[in-house]
Amino acid sequence: MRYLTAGESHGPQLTLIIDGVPSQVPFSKEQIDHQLHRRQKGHGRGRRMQIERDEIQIMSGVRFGKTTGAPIALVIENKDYTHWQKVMNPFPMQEEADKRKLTRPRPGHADLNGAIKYDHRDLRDVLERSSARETAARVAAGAFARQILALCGIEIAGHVLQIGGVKAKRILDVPLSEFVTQAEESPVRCLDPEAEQAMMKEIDDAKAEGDSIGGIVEVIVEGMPIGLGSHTQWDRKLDAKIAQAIVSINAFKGVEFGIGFEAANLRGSQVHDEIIWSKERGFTRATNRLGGFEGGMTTGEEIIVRGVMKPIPTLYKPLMSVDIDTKEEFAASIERSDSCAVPAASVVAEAVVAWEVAQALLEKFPADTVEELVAQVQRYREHTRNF
Ligand SMILES: Cc1cc2nc3c(=O)[nH]c(=O)nc-3n(C[C@H](O)[C@H](O)[C@H](O)COP(=O)(O)O)c2cc1C
Ligand SMILES: C=C(O[C@@H]1CC(C(=O)O)=C[C@@H](OP(=O)(O)O)[C@H]1O)C(=O)O
Repeated sequence: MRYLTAGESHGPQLTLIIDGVPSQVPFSKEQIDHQLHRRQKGHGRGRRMQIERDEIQIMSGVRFGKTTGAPIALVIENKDYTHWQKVMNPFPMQEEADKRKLTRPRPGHADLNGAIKYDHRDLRDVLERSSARETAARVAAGAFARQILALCGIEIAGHVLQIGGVKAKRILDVPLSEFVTQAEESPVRCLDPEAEQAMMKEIDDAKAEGDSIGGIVEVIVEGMPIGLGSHTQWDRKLDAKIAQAIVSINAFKGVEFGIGFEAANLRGSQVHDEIIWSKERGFTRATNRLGGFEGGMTTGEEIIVRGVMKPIPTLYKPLMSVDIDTKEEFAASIERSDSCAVPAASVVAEAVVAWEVAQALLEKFPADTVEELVAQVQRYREHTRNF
């Protein structure tokens, strides 16, 4: 499977094409819309999220509630487009374009590099596509991947571990399903009620000061078969693909699996996960410090991956920048902006991880129909239990 997205932040719509899907996958618009809705929530989002009501329109590849095997085309409308029609017009409206031209690049956004690279004198030609509005389409792709994964016994959940300096206590003994409900009820998608309050204050304080704030999200995948991904070639390692997927989320700057960077402080005996065997479960691990990967392949333990999001670049009290036309020093442009999007980004992180896992599953078990896929996964799980 592969997907491509198209669409500008203030253009008419986002378009998503998913290719190479098996046929007969039960397709739920409600479940996809539910994931889109989750991405819109979270303390610290700006006014744009009050304008948008993200939902998919299905343009191809689905009939009578099931995939046909043909490419799936989905569209998410940008409701805000009605306010931007003149600015986003594909055909020349020079006067309008000149009136709204942006020439003061924001430090931390794609404005300056994109303008130089693509030779644009209006920074809008860059920011429209570099905007994280595009992550709505990626959440739709991930939501579809989740529907395939669920049929194969694989579930995914994400939550927020840190906002600014406030860290949540890690709660490890909660089953995944409960974990999902708890995170869902939290305005910052955090499982630790004490930290939740402090996180909200951290966001409010940053906002009040015209500033922004980042944090850390965690995604957990349960029900993994052993051996997705491969040690045989660098670009087949599944942990590496997941790392790329996480860093591809706008504003994400780092990734770790399991105990992650803490491994540098510990000895081998404190890091590696001892191997155990039982008749019922076959080979498992006594611990899961490595976050579910060895040799670029899944160990069968939960995948545990974290990503760090830098603070949002657009600041209401902007940093200094240089006008690309006059070369004079100015405060950077102020675009309407979120002050913190870490909770929303945790939903995006779930989606991109879901996509990579579904992709790896279909690489190991190529299938034209979902029945073929599920049967292969079941047979393989039996093989690993009896190995
Ligand atoms: C869900 C989400 C919402 C975001 N909202 C904003 C925003 O309102 N304003 C902003 O300047 N950046 C926002 N960003 C971050 C920028 O899109 C990102 O910093 C920019 O595309 C540059 O890419 P880079 O930070 O990965 O280098 C958001 C990111 C995510 C994931
Ligand atoms: C539109 C979304 O996020 C946007 C991401 C974004 C950016 O620069 O990344 C800037 C803001 O855009 P606007 O100026 O239109 O409010 C966010 O609202 C979304 O997440 O759906």
